[in-house]
Amino acid sequence: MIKESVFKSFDSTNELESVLADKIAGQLQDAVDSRGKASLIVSGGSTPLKLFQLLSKKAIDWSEVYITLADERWVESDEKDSNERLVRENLLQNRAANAKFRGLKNMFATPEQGCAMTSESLANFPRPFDVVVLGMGTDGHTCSWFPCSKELDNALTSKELCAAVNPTTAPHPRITLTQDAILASRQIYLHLVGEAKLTVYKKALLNENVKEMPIRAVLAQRKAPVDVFYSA
Ligand SMILES: O=C1O[C@H](COP(=O)(O)O)[C@@H](O)[C@H](O)[C@H]1O
Repeated sequence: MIKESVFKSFDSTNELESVLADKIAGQLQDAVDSRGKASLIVSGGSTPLKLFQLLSKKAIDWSEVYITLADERWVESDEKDSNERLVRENLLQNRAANAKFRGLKNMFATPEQGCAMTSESLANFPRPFDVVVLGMGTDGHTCSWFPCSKELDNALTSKELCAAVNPTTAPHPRITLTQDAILASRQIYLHLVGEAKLTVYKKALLNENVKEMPIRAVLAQRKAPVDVFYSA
């Protein structure tokens, strides 16, 4: 039986993004106030664009906030498919311009070769992570835990921070934070927009096979609190 996540449904994406941006900003500032620094892990793809823009304007102590990605496509950071590019253009702007950002992509040719260096570059991030914002694909993947990939098992069982993934149903080799890394977090948000995502989310609650629905690795666990923010 899956533990119920907190599920919040909003009438509009605007309302969702506004509430979520406020929550994240509040939790990051609380972390800075109580521990001197904060960590924020964000996802890429199309869903979080507006959320990033709102968040970038929040008046918090961004210079003490460490930001990285839950996953990255192994492409140059100025290419259109780069999650880093999305973060640089939309989140690391305005007041958030002086946050401490580390991307996951490095100069190695493949994520397999680059993984160790990426893990090292995240070594000074405050752990447990303070806030993690995840997305979900319509195949049930979150981070780059793709059900189609032969590396899924490693991403879900490895005790390392990062893992390489080569999806067969999505473009680009990937680097992803592992399940172990993601679940060592004070707060996880799952940001879902659109009825297709709601259908997949409901399917994931019923399908006990995490290999078919990797999002279950986040939903069916008791280590980290998960709040689902949904709008059609
Ligand atoms: O490829 C990815 O997909 C998921 C979902 O993306 P969306 O475009 O449907 O929002 C995303 O969470 C992940 O970070 C990204 O690399």
